[in-house]
Amino acid sequence: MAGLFITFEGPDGAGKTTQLTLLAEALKASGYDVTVTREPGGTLISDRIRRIILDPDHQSMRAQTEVLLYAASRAQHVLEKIKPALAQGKIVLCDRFVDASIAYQGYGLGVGEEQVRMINQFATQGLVPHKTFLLDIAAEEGRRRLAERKQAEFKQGLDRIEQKDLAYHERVRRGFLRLAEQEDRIVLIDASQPVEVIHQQILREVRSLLQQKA
Ligand SMILES: Nc1ncnc2c1ncn2[C@@H]1O[C@H](COP(=O)(O)OP(=O)(O)O)[C@@H](O)[C@H]1O
Ligand SMILES: Cc1cn([C@H]2C[C@H](O)[C@@H](COP(=O)(O)OP(=O)(O)O)O2)c(=O)[nH]c1=O
Repeated sequence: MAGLFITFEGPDGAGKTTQLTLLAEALKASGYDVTVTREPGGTLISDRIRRIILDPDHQSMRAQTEVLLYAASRAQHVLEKIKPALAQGKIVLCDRFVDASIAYQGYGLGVGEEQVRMINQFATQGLVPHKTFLLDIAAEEGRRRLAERKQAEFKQGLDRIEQKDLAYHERVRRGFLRLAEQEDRIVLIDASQPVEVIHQQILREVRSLLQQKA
């Protein structure tokens, strides 16, 4: 398939949105056609599923339901937005993808990596990112940054996933680190570094990827 599919992963508050935005700006300034999107979300239907997943009133949601809702949101996103953009030769930058389900549901909730992989294989029709930037940060620091951001944006409260305890978020982080050990496409980044240092590291990787493709 033409196009380039790049995803950003990591615990909440690691700096994914910050880095994705900077990369999108840099690529657009160089003349590339860039599509920016995120999960859960990215299409009308996917965003509606997102609201159901993250609603703090839904404390009784079972792990199985959660896995399937993330996958359902993703299936719509892949078919309606990501694959068509890639087919048009665009660079698609996506905030979270299947790795997030493996880390959060597979490891965090304890559903298990294999089950989550299987369900997502169906949902994505086997679509795998060309490159994934894993922004690694201690769960506590991520949470601190998130609280800061929410305060700056005058947003109240944490969503249902953010409300989970620190032990859960540490399991998620360990899940991400295991994935980085297993898969060459994942670039592990120390997200405690300054924003600009991380941006330059990501830009170098993406430029070399674009050169390989050219
Ligand atoms: N490298 C960094 N160092 C310090 N603060 C950062 C860094 N990257 C992002 N932040 C800040 O942390 C908060 C969360 O960043 P954000 O990009 O929204 O994270 P995410 O999308 O991973 O949840 C924001 O207030 C952002 O300005
Ligand atoms: C895509 C995805 C997200 N999540 C979680 C991570 C986040 O806590 C939450 C919503 O993501 P989001 O609000 O986009 O997180 P952030 O503000 O850190 O960018 O959904 C999963 O548990 N599984 C998944 O497959």
